[in-house]
Amino acid sequence: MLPNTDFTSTAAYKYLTDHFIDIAKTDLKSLFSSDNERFNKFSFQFEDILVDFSKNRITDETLALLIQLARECSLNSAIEAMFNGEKINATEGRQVLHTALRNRSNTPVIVDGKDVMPEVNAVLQHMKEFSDAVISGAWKGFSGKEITDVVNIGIGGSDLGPVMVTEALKSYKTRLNLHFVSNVDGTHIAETLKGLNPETTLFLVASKTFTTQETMANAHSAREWFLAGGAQEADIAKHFAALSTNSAAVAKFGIDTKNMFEFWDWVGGRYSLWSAIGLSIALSIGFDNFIELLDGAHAMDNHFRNTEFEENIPAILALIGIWYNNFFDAETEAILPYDQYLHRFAAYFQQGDMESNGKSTDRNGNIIEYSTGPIIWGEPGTNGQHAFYQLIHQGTKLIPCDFIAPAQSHNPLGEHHQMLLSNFFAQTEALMNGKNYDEVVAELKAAGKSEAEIEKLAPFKVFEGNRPTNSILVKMITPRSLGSLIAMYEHKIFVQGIIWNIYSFDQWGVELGKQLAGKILPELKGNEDVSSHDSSTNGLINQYKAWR
Ligand SMILES: O=P(O)(O)OC[C@H]1O[C@H](O)[C@H](O)[C@@H](O)[C@@H]1O
Repeated sequence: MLPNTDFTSTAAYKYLTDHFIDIAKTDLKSLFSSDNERFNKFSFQFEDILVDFSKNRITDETLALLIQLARECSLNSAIEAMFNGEKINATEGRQVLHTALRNRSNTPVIVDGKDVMPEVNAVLQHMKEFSDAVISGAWKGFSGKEITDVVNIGIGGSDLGPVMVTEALKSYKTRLNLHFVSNVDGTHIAETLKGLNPETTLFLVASKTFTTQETMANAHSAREWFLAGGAQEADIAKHFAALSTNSAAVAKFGIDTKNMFEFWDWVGGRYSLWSAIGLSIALSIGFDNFIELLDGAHAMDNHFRNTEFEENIPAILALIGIWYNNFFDAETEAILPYDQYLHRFAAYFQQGDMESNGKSTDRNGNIIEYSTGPIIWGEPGTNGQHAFYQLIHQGTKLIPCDFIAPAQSHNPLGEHHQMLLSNFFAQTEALMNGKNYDEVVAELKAAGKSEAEIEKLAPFKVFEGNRPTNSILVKMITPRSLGSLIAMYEHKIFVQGIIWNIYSFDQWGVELGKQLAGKILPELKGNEDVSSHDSSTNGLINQYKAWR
């Protein structure tokens, strides 16, 4: 059972409310000038990852109170409940055990009285054999040719993780070309298939439920394309594999169950890249590298489970997030990777975080009166700098940002990496220090501006500063460090869900739209006007019918 505490009624929350009044008046610059040890105190190194959270609007006291908050909310017992396979996804009656998928120490993980590790290892073995055979070319298509292209068909958690990881680890690429089709918009699959040859293409139909409309529609279209390209029904076995928990639906679709890679309902969709859903990753970077990814996540799992909160990286990041979300009323968080390979990292955690903690009902079924999950967004630096950083620097909203960068580039091209990193370092410094009026005036004077010009221009050039950031410097983005990084964010999300007293592992909020789309689809078939909806929806549907 998960603890069940209203965090706003804890003693720590009360202290934090008072403490906030002081901190709101304090600026980061002075926190640094009054404490030479601040960086050493407020940064941790985990393997090849340095997490610097010193540029946050916190003091020793803030951290101590936040940790007290975590203790009052029984975070410890919640962590154990997850790792031990209790049914903490209560609204779906399921365990939450993505950690078992990467439990490289192989200690038993008991689900309903049975150790799941033998099954987990068996699927990994199956993934190894399959990916080795496809990569080596031993696996042949129906005309005897090697596979050259792999198309993963899936959406949400069955797409975003594999896309993000295969992009992030592109420099580890095998000879296979990976493609991802998610959108039900026919354009996605049509454009993807344009350059492909059915003889050398392998499809992975990735769906936990194997009922998702988008994925099934794309899988059927892929099958039609394949059969239209000269293949026979019997050839499907060589070109289609399924990654799913639903073996009955896989068999019904016509995929050979030998080509089915199983996972289980205790794996949440947005936490499934570690499971059979990761087959596209194994094909893309090789099975050994996939295991490295799991190893990295497992190392972070151990850190999270066994480290006191004072030094527990995911817990501290989560608590700082709560500090901004619930005391500063920050509504969003930006994830800003200074690494082109991580260009889908923010998109991945949009699902990870927003689908997990975008909830307004607490674990007692009551409507919540405090703020829960933040809006997650972001783009790679330096592109973001030339687009939306204006608002982060000078807008009216407080946007805590995570800056992520590798110290070593996989593509050390001239001075590119130093230029990139100079921006990474400069931005957090600029956000913290800002530029005050006097500094602006001095600068304008030095540039030869007249008094009148200075007076006119100066207010617009002031940067308030005091804008908080985390800096995550990774020695190099490798399968292992990436695994740790992803697990770090996963656990951050978990901690926040515990403190907000919500269920982080269901996603009922995506159902209503699906239901309504299911009702509307048949209404789109005929030519007659519809009148069963509100006037706006009727009007839109009828105009669509007139125009199509
Ligand atoms: O893997 P599937 O069963 O096809 O589900 C794909 C996705 O669709 C659902 O609507 C959920 O919102 C996601 O959590 C899930 O990852």
